[in-house]
Amino acid sequence: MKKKVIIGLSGGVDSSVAAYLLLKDGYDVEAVFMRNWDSATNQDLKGNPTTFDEMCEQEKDYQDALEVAHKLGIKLHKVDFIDDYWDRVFSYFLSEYKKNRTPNPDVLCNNEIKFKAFVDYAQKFNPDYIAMGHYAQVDLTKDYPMLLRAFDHNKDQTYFLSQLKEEQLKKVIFPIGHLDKKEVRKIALEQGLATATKKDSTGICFIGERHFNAFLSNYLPAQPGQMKRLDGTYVKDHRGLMNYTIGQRKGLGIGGSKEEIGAWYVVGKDLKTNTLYVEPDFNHPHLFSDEALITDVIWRGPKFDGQMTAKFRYRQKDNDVTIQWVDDETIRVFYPQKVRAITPGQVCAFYQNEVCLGSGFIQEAYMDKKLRQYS
Ligand SMILES: Nc1ncnc2c1ncn2[C@@H]1O[C@H](COP(=O)(O)OP(=O)(O)OP(=O)(O)O)[C@@H](O)[C@H]1O
Repeated sequence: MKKKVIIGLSGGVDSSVAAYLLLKDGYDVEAVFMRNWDSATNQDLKGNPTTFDEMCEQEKDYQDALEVAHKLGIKLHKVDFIDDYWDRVFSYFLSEYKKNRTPNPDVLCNNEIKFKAFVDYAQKFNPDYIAMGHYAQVDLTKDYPMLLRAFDHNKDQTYFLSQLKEEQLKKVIFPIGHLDKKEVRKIALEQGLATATKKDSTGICFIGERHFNAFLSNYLPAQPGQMKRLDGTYVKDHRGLMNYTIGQRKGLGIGGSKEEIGAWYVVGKDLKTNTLYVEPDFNHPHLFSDEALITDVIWRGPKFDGQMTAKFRYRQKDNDVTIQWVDDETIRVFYPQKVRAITPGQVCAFYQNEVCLGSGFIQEAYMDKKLRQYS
């Protein structure tokens, strides 16, 4: 009897090729397309329609997914997780922004939607496995499911999957995790899949990158304040602290000449006085820390203190770190070489060589044992 797999088909090239590879490997495959954001009822807090309906291309994606499913001869089911997404991902996203932290909704989307709501829904088809087109690998042959980096390190998505618990990974297949993106596109072209040349999706689905601040202002009222240098010199007004992230250069509207000389960077936020601190120095000492507190840690396999590597944000190179467990869900992480712009609210993912051991959320960063001021 063929093993049954339910795959998340997004209308992108990666999951299209993943579905094809599963069929090639002899699985009985059915696909599910999910809608997480209702662009038709995009509303702000007062119930007024927002102006971002055009940003969500979900309907087009669904048509692409249908075309791929048709070509591969597999069934495609459609399901809405709009309420779950709102309750479990978007409200967290807003509440983090309210606290002036910089959340990562993609991590939560994996935990709460793709590997929870989706998996629960898929149970009605009695699957042996769940598959996704993520760039990651899972080793199910060990005592516990191990999450491994993708073969294509440049596309690796383990950072976003790092909060998955062992039981969430137990029956998961990532069919393209051992391929690089070029090969994936090549297979898609060879198989004549409609998504073969489709652009990769970027940014957060419900926003898109361009109108981020304007999008946010639909949900959270802006609270303008003053932009100052650390010595207290007034620079100009800011649009609201939540629109800025530590280390950010773009969008300040000061300096920022093309040659990078004279560019200004966010070096701190003071919530009490609603002040944004900026300095014209990419490597300003105020941006650096050598220790951080990580909470709500999810860990796979045995817990241990010691050396490993960590990423404090997606696409960052691995940093050498030493960790010390404080309690079952809290870690202190040390990096005497110092790291720039560690941002509260972001995920810190831990690695030992190719294995992603787990991750948690950055609460605070310290320098020389002192809490980083205005972080
Ligand atoms: N709307 C959706 N419906 C079903 N599955 C989805 C959907 N969005 C994402 N997924 C699943 O999650 C995987 C990773 O999603 P991500 O948003 O990172 O897309 P991606 O890497 O651009 O992949 P793709 O090219 O397949 O869109 C997808 O490959 C797919 O398996």
